[in-house]
Amino acid sequence: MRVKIAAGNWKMNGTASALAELDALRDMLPAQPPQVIICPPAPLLHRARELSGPILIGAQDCHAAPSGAHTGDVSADMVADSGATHVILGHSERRADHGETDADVNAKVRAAWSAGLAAILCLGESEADRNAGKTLEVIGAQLAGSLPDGATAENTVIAYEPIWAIGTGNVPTQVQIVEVHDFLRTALEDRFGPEVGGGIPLLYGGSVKADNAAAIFEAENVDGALVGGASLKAADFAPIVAALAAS
Ligand SMILES: O=C[C@H](O)COP(=O)(O)O
Repeated sequence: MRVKIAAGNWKMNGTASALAELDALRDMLPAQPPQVIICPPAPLLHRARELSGPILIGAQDCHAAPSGAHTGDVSADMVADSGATHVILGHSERRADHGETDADVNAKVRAAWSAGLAAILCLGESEADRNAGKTLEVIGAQLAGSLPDGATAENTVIAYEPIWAIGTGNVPTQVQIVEVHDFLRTALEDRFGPEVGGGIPLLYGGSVKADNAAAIFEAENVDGALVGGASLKAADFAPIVAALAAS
């Protein structure tokens, strides 16, 4: 049985005072919680880990190199040293803001694995891709290019995040979510074999809220969610965690 994961991506939001939300979330977890991962901005990683208890901590990016002259960047070893266990890689906002290619993301995933981190690898089509009927082609190419050989259920989580659904309130239909997640499952099984490919968790991301989470979690190949805006407040995120626990 695959692990269920509720991951929160705080993006570039929150200073130290925001950690009160992490504290509050810990007290709001259901009795049998899924795996919960909060990914705060890098300066908060250490302090987040100190008070997160059973909640795992993830970073939002890492550099592909282990160290060196890369002003402003953070290595995978530094992320692991903070106590984090996961790192989001290939998010569409980084692909857009920083020009990250599939090859760049692939190198970052390998760096994350070398540091003992699990990668939360993000894939997603633009609205233009979808309107042109290219969704599966784009997702397939991103998966092939961004995910190195050596993926396992322990070191990799895949998050499908259609760019047009992020922060917009425009959630895909259940049919659209199922189509992409089933496609990803088949691609993973074809490449890594049924055991490994069948065990890698697949998350949906894009405007997940308390009122739509339960329906999204009904899909067989949706193993959880990567949540942006609704992860910032414990009162908004806790019902999503509860819906996943009940799914
Ligand atoms: O990483 C999270 C996603 O970009 C989703 O963000 P959102 O829940 O604010 O739409």
